[in-house]
Amino acid sequence: MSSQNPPLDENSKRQWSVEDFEIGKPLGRGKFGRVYVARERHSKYVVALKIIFKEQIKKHKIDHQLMREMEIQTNLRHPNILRLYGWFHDADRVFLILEYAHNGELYKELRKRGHLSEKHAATYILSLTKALAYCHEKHVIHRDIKPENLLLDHEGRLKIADFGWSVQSTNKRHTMCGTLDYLAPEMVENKAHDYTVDNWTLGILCYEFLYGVPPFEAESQLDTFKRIIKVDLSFPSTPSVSLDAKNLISRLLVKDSARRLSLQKIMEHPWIIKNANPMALCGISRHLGLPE
Ligand SMILES: CCc1cccc(CC)c1NC(=O)n1cc2c(c1)/C(=N\C(=O)c1ccc(N3CCN(C)CC3)cc1)N=N2
Repeated sequence: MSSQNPPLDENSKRQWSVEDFEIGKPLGRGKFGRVYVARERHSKYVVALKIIFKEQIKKHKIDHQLMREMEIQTNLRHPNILRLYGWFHDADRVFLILEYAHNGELYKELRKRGHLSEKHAATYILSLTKALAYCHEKHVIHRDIKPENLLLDHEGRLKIADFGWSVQSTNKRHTMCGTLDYLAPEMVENKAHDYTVDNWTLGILCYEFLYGVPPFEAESQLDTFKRIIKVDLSFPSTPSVSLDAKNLISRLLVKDSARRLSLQKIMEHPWIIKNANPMALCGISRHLGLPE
């Protein structure tokens, strides 16, 4: 698969159609449509084809939201953000040509392993932090980051895959539709929020990577809501987690959004410096024989 300048690059400005692709197995399905592995016939380039039914778009009135998200996604270019190469439509469907992440969903790896090592967790948090810093530079916030929206490419590199609109595939955790676990206090209290909500979410994800569950998980949404606004944070004694990791989490899960650690400070935090694999960003870790 030629990686340099993929033929799908929109510079070719060509009009794609479904005949250009051999469609393979479904990767997941949701309310609005499905995602399939697909291969562009001429270049043999493997992609993920997200197919959304127009009548579903009309029914759920998501056309503006979908267009805005596609506009954003097309212009984001970062090693840790899943590419949207282009899109096309036919009489009754809209097709999104997405980068294919060969190793699937990060949350399945998290469920399988129970929790991640500090090196894996720190590497993913660093990748997410750099992707978010890039998004904030482009004035894109609140990427609705949760494990269900994170994918892994063939080199185990993290890719943020969400469009901010939900194709809630049924094989995801049912608590996902509407879960509060990842939302900052100002979000759940419906107050004005700014890009520091993403800093809060990084704290949630860091905790979940290391302990296997989000910090404010509770039986009911109401209990989760109460724990979030109280910042009712506690660290279980097992698995054993370093003080540095707990320090970073405690400096992100702060109610006053102005006091949360900045993205730049996260990148310079001792736990990140000590544990993150810096090569994971450009995905040459495997070739250099660095620990995965
Ligand atoms: C499923 C549709 C959906 C609904 C809601 C949100 C999202 C974004 C994550 C998505 N996915 C989406 O847009 N996706 C865009 C994508 C995409 C999903 C994807 N890959 C996979 O889904 C995938 C899953 C399992 C996989 N395995 C290979 C190794 N095996 C051992 C295990 C399985 C390999 C690839 N690549 N681009």
